[in-house]
Amino acid sequence: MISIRDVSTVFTTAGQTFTAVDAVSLEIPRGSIQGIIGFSGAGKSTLLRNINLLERPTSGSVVVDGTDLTALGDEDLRRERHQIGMIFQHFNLLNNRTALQNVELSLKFAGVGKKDRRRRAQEALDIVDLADKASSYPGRLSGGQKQRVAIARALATEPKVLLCDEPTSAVDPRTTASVLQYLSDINAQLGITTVIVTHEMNVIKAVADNVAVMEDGALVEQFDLADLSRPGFSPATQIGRYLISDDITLERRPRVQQKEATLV
Ligand SMILES: Nc1ncnc2c1ncn2[C@@H]1O[C@H](COP(=O)(O)OP(=O)(O)OP(=O)(O)O)[C@@H](O)[C@H]1O
Repeated sequence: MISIRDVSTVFTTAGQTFTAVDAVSLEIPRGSIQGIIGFSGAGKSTLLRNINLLERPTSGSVVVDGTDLTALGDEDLRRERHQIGMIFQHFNLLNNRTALQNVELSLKFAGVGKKDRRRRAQEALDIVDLADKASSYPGRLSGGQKQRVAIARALATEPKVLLCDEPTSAVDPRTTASVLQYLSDINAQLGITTVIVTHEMNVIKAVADNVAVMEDGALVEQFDLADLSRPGFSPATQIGRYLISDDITLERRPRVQQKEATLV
């Protein structure tokens, strides 16, 4: 469970203050996929980065499975962050390292010994069906393959939360479906609580259980995706209503109980 409690993030630039996230409270159930949508500049990415304190909120708290991250000192926060994987629109891979080395690096930062690093990195690449690309450099991989390496890198430390910032914005529609299928399967099989920020409505419709709509830094609407098929239900916001068109069809797998879920 992720509890975002009254979180605000205020940026100060050249003496001017700007509230990017405005008193947002949101409860994200353990093992669910939470979508966050909104127009450009609504504060989605900032809120996502607030969850792992990549962007420390100006006020409010973020509690992940009972641990208040905002109350931790640097050392404890570093340790907790290994429980929270993140993937980005532009993959953020190191181009001078192979796929395997990219994944190994996150394990190194998490303090995993050299021998286990290699094995766990290989297993993580296996989950995204890229074992055969272990020795390829990112320059030799397609966009979808790069994002799958990034997913493997995020998964290798066995996180309980996966944060996804526009995970499919830089890939074509067919690759989008494949990346989403991996995210959906991983969520179903490993029970990882997943938060996806996107401006692509079809992404939310394909994978999310719940959706939160942001406008001007504030959370203005929340509903379950299942509500969309309820007779008479219509989202209150314009962006919420955009969800009623466009589709990607995925094979959604039934969830395993989280306590039974293991990665490696
Ligand atoms: N480090 C920063 N310093 C100053 N302003 C910032 C900073 N980061 C974000 N902002 C501003 O905060 C607002 C929200 O940005 P954010 O990236 O969270 O929005 P978003 O909803 O993710 O937008 P997009 O969909 O375009 O990525 C924007 O107006 C942005 O310019």
